[in-house]
Amino acid sequence: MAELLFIPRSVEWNETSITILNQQKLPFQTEYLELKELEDVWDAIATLKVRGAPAIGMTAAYGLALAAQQYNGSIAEFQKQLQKARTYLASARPTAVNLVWALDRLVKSVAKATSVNEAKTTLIHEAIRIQVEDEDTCRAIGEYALSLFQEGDRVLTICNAGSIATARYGTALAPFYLAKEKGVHLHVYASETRPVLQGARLTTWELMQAGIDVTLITDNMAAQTMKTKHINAVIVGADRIAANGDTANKIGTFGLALLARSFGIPFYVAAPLSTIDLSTKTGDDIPIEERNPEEVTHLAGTRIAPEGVNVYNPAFDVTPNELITAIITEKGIIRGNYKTALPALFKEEESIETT
Ligand SMILES: CSC[C@H]1O[C@H](OP(=O)(O)O)[C@H](O)[C@@H]1O
Repeated sequence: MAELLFIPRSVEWNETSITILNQQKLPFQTEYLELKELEDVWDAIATLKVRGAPAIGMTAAYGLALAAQQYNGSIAEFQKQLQKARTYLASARPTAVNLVWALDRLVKSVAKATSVNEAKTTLIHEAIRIQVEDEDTCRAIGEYALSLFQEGDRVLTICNAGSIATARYGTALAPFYLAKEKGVHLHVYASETRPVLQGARLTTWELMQAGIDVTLITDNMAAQTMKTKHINAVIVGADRIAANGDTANKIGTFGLALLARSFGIPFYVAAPLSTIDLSTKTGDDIPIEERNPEEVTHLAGTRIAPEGVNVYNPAFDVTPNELITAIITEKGIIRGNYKTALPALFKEEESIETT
């Protein structure tokens, strides 16, 4: 049995507050924040103190459940206050569908509640279920993803789709944790991921803590790395997968998919069903968050560009489905034909073919 791995968690429910690992302080400070108010939860999500599609969903769910403990009056008035809080939290970030998925799952869980006390308890239980399910989901994604790799493979990734972006294990990083558990040696190349540096700050930190081989590169080194380091595959996370398989993920992902295609390298998306949004028909319909220009004009608080320069700062881009070799979910590996295969995942059938 391999030694116990350090696999960090990002969110914890404490009955009267939520504890999050402040991802803006990593890797040099491990700071935990206690969130008690709805506004604190909104701010934590909007300012990426907690980030990563599943982690955002879990935190928002706990935030809604926590706020609802204060709501009183009739069940009708309770539902009205709940909807208002749901809409407020959903406004924190637009792209990761897990945010609204988790909030709507909680609202639906109490749609038929007959008493306020019953509703308050149900919301807490549903939020906990989301976190518990996500850990199992991520491990399953890791098992399927690991089946695509072999001893000695070199795999490139971008951003942080790791344990701290989910309940545990991560999505794109999950196979690396499982490989370590099973004694399989894989080497990860982590792209730094300007401007917020999730790769340089978070992915390297996570993997080094677990004793997993990782090499940091800057985003503009990806082509040279694929060419000279014999990269065997690219694996990335997702923030929203449209019904046709077009996938929104961290800015820079689309470029990696184009490079992978030109180098003949498989390009994998690892994501839970909660990131697949069948109501979004294609990637053109995915809202792309544009963030504060200072993320680009400043580095670690120091200005690196002239005052007043124009800035374009999309936090995500969309990889067209035809560039995606396979989408790895907790129900199995899907290779193409996404428009048909993705809806089939939501039927109560057995896991799909994984070869
Ligand atoms: C499993 S995390 C998915 C996704 O979320 C990250 O975005 P952000 O850091 O802005 O929250 C990144 O796109 C990850 O791939």
